[in-house]
Amino acid sequence: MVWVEIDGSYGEGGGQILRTAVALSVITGKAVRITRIRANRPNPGLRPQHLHGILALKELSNARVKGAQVGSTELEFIPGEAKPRHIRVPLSTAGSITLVLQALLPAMAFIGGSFEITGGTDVPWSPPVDYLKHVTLFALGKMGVKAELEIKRRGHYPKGGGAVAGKVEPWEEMKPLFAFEWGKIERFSGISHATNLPAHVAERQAKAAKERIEEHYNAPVDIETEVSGSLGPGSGIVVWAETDGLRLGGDALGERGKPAEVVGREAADELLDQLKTRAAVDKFLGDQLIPFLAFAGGEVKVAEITNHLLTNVWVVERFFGKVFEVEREGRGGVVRVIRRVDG
Ligand SMILES: Nc1ncnc2c1ncn2[C@@H]1O[C@H](COP(=O)(O)OP(=O)(O)OP(=O)(O)O)[C@@H](O)[C@H]1O
Repeated sequence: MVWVEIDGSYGEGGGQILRTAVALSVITGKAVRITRIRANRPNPGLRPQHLHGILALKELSNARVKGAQVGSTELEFIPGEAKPRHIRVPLSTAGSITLVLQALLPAMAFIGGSFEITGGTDVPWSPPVDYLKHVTLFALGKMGVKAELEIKRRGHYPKGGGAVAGKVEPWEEMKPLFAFEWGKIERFSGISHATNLPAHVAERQAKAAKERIEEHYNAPVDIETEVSGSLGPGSGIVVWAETDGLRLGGDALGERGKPAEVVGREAADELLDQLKTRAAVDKFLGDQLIPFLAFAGGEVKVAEITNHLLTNVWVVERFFGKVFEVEREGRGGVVRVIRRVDG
C-alpha cells in the first residue's frame, strides 16, 4: 500500500492540513498517516469539527480509519471504494459547516454525491456560508465544478442549529483558471442577515456596508437583508465585488455589544482592502482554491500569500511532488501551476 506521511504541525499547522490531506487520500486512493495533529495549538489534536470532516470522508470512501477520536494527534486513513453517497453530518453545537465542506467538496467533486450538514453556518475563523456559496463556489464553477448549496437555517455560536444541504456532480470538464487582476467592477452584492434579532440589525449592517463601499466606488451596491429564526441570536454580513473575472469577498460577524454599523463597515473595509491590491483572488479564496487548481491548472494573482495558502500547497505536493510555483509581490503574489496533476 502507498502511504503518504504528513506532519500535521507543518506551516499553519491547523485543521486545514487534515482536510486537504484526507480529501486527497480519497481522490488518489493513497493511504495517509498524519502525525502531530494541531500540535502547536492551545487545544491540540482533533476537535469535533475536524473529526466530523474526516468521518464524512470515511463514509464517502468506505475507508478504514485509526485515531478518529476527539483529541487524537495521530490519524491513519485508508480509503476504500468511493461511490456517490448521501452524507449526513450532525455537528453538535456550532461546529463550522463550511469547514466540513472544505474537506468534503474536493473529494465529492471527483465522486459526486449529496450532503446535509447541521451546525454553525456563520461562526468565527471559518468562511461564512454565504461566502462559500457566492465567492468560493463561483470560482470553482469557473473551473467546471458543479456544486449546489442550500441554506436551510442559520446557526451561530454557541448553540448552532444551522442546516445546509447540497449536491456535487462528478467533475467532468476541468477548466484551468487564469485570473490575474480585476479590470472592471460590474457591481457589489451582499447578504446581511439577522437571526432571532430585530430586522433593523440586518438593515443597519447593510446600510453601513453600502455607504462605505460607495465612498470608494461608483458601481451599484445591492445588499439583500435576511431575517430568520433559529436556536440562538446571531448576525453577519458578506459582501462581494462582481468583477469581469472572479468575485472578491469581505465578511464580518455580529457580536453582543458590537454595533451593527461597525459590523457592516468591517466587512466592507475588508473587501476594499483586497480590491486595492488589484489581485483577482482575495486572501481567503486563495488557500481554498489550491486543491482544485492542482487538478484544473492555471495561474492566479492573490491579494495575500497567507500561511494557509502555502501550507495547502505543501500538502498537495506531499501527494504529487512539485505542482506549484509561488511568486511573492508585496504581501500578495502569483500562484502558478507548473505541472498539473491528472485527475
Ligand atoms: N472571514 C473569513 N472569510 C472567508 N474564509 C475564511 C474566513 N476566516 C477563515 N476562513 C477560511 O477558513 C479556513 C480556516 O482554516 P483553519 O485550518 O485555520 O481552520 P481550523 O480547522 O479551525 O483550524 P485550527 O483551529 O487548527 O486553526 C481557511 O480556508 C480560511 O481561508
